[in-house]
Amino acid sequence: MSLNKYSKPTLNDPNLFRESAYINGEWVKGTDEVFEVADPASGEIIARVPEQPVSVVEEAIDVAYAAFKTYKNTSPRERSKWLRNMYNLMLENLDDLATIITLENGKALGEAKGEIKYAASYFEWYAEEAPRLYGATIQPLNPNNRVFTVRQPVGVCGIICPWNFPSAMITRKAAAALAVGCTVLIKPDSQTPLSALAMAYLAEKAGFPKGSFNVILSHANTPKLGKTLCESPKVKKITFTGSTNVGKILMKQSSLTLKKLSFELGGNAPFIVFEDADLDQALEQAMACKFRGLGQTCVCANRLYVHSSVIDKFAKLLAERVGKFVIGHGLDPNTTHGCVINSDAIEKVERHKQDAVGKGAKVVLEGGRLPNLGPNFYAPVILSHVPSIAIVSKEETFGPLCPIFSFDTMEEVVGYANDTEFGLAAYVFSKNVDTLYTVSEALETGMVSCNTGVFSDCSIPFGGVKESGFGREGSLYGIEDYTVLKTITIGNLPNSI
Ligand SMILES: NC(=O)c1ccc[n+]([C@@H]2O[C@H](COP(=O)([O-])OP(=O)(O)OC[C@H]3O[C@@H](n4cnc5c(N)ncnc54)[C@H](O)[C@@H]3O)[C@@H](O)[C@H]2O)c1
Ligand SMILES: O=CCCC(=O)O
Repeated sequence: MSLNKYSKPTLNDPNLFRESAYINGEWVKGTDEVFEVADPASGEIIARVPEQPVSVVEEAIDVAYAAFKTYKNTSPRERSKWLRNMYNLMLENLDDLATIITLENGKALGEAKGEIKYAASYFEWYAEEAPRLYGATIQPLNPNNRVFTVRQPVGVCGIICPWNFPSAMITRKAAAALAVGCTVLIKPDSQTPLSALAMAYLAEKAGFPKGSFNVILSHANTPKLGKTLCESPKVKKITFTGSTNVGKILMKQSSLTLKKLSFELGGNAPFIVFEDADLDQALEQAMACKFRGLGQTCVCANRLYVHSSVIDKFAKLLAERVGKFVIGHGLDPNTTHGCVINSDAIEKVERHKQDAVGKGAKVVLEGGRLPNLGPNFYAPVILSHVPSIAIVSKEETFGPLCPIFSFDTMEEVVGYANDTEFGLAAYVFSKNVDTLYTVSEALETGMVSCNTGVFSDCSIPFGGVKESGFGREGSLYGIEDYTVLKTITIGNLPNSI
């Protein structure tokens, strides 16, 4: 039990605020065991939700497995209609859904509204893709055979998501899975389960059949629950967004049943500014990219590489602009940037900062803790001339630390950028198309963004290479990850006439 005040959020539709799991179209309270959800900005407890034991998760798997038998046979048009309803409902409830995100995650309300629009866009996109799942006809060597392929839903999908985008990380998986005829079991992060539950309420209104959309909850039981999902032969796919370490655990556990997997894992994005870049544009985009979610975004720039001829000017101007951020409670209309998720996030920022400064980095913007606002508030830090041996060149900070490194040549900077086990996103700024093209091709990442720091969009294939994971979400490719390709041969046909 927490001694903190327990205050529920005030919403236009109070039904969106749920403190139960959602299984087979029912709100499930479960046993007396609960865990608390706190507003990271104030520390106030905003919800108490059930800590579900393995037995309940096994029941939920059975439910999703049974539901799959009928859901897979619903028509693509029906599924498209439910997905479209979901898109409309999310936008109709934009303010409430964004308030829930801000309260459980701490991001500013403006950012939270942006996340809801982004999250909803996956339902719209896959409402349009659902009726457009194509196979191929193939001419085999045997002239009396005919061959064609069909894409079929893989089956029950376990969806495990992080706290940094409590809505969008769920929708870009669930929308594609539901579009193709899979049923889903969603396990949100225990710090941010309320957005998932609000979506379950809307999924019911949107018309999704019972058992097709389920949300299960756990905090302390998470490793056991994850193992149950990974090892169950009834779950055919695990789709996970989170840290590389947890991804490796899930992959090992899933090997017992040889599950289909797609993993969106950690990043270490380089943001490269060449000497011929439009500096003003690069500065604006660096701010948007580095400080999205206060640095807690997998595709945030983790390391800025700025050409030695412009690094000092760039660092000074960036510090002036970032110094104008208004940090506060996410629901305060003046706030531009909220708080971080917890004290571990701050400790990592400080560890990376001290390491870099100890190795010779120059402090351009001091930043630091903001105890008057609360223990999870932190003003951004900017460092320049960071040496390549600093930990931050290799490890993802996932917080408001902006380290700027210097470089001289294209070959040198591509070498630095690729010298990491991660490979999610990279950014390149230059006015020269040869530079953009050559560097984009040489970067070992799943996504490269040129002259813009914000590229996420439901229409693009989102995903990484190396230890940032595999599989693609969003776009026309995202749906394939939830299907299996079946080859059908019709043999012994009469000779052609
Ligand atoms: N590539 C992407 O698209 C993307 C997007 C968002 C976040 N991320 C990455 O996620 C990380 C930050 O998120 P995090 O710290 O919450 O990650 P995390 O791996 O700790 O947690 C992610 C999810 O996994 C669950 N989990 C933790 N241990 C588990 C276990 N043993 N079995 C089953 N589930 C388990 C958590 O409860 C949560 O729901 C960063 O590395 C970030 O880059 C990647
Ligand atoms: O944090 C990771 C996902 C962010 C995005 O989709 O742009």
